[in-house]
Amino acid sequence: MSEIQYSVEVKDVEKHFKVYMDKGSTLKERAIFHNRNRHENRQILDGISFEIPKGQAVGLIGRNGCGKSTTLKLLTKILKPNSGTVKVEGRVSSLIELGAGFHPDMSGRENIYINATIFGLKKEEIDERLEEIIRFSELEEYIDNPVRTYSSGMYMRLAFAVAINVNADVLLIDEILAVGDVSFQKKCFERLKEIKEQGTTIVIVSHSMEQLYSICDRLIWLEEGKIKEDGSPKLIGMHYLDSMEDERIARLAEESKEKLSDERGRSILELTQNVHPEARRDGSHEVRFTKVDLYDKDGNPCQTFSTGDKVVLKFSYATALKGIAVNFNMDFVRDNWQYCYGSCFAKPGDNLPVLEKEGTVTFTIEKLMLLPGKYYLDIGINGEHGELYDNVRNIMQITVRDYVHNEFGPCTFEHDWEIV
Ligand SMILES: Nc1ncnc2c1ncn2[C@@H]1O[C@H](COP(=O)(O)OP(=O)(O)OP(=O)(O)O)[C@@H](O)[C@H]1O
Repeated sequence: MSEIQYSVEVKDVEKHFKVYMDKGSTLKERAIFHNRNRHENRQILDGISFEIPKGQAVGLIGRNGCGKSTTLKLLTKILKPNSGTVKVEGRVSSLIELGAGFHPDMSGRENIYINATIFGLKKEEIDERLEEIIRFSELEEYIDNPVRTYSSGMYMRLAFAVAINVNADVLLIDEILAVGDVSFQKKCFERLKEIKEQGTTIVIVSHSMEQLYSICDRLIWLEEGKIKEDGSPKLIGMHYLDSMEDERIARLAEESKEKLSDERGRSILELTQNVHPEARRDGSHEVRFTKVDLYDKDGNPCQTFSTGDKVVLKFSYATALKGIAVNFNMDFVRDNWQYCYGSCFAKPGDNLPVLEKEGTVTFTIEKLMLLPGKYYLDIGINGEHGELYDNVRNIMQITVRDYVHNEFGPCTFEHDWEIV
């Protein structure tokens, strides 16, 4: 069996930065704090290790400030680790800081030579590739103007055109595809795929999951200085997006605590943990909800699902009117207020359930047919003559995960396309 060849080997890497405290901005503060030299040592990477086999495309993901760019800079050797080792095999080309290595007073053409030399090309090699680099950048008209006259998009075109034309063994890219117009972005992306086909190892930082899914063989998720997960793009991407979504929902729940501070509001907050700030409650409350929750197929509380998932809605009720007959209902409304689905326990003509003093109702959706998007959940309890006992609109939001799909609108149907 042949041994795996690694292009990148990162072992037990730690990186911290000294962050200095502000001396103040007013004259008084500066006078008072002139001796202030306090700093904290901020640990950004806390002993990370990973290896990248030759030819693999790896995406680094994680929240802002988690150390993705720092990791790339360690791979380019712009930064050194405080401890641990970083090994990168072969010629490295990078697009990390826009226009880094460009000299503002020199022309685009001269900068191509300077930049490509930094990436290790000889003059003759650059001569050979010059036309291709200029053509790719689409800057023919401007190539002899000083780059200080370039827009940021033009800078990026030039930088990208050089970086991908130096026959690198390892290409490091930081969020660079976010710059430039859409058609150029598309072109860069197609070129990246070609480079990958040719066997170049790629490490890319991007917040665009779509880009990462289409180019990467693997994602590494950085969190709090550690590798939280490392594996197949779809799986790691889903876990990462779910965790971001959980945080968003928790932030909304915090907002709800402030926004729903009147008595009705507080009565909603008691029902469930992640109440949405838009929640509203009406009704006489002769029969009332006491608890509401959503669960996934394994019985775990959950608000993020995929189309086709099992969803379980459970709520508890209480009433002083033992023996009363009621109907329960639930609705999903999309976040653009499009009504999507509603269901009630009994249809007209059915006998309504007669309640105990308290109890629990479970509504099970075997296959959620909503397409990706955000949906509000409404729940209600009505009497047999239409009395409104309890009604909570927008009590919580559910997210149906986004994935690459070919269906649009709020819901899916079982379907087939056939061409004869
Ligand atoms: N030279 C430096 N000196 C001090 N702190 C730094 C330095 N470079 C980065 N940092 C800090 O290190 C942390 C990680 O930065 P880094 O740019 O690696 O994050 P990132 O994951 O790429 O974030 P983003 O998604 O916002 O681009 C940030 O808190 C940043 O402020």
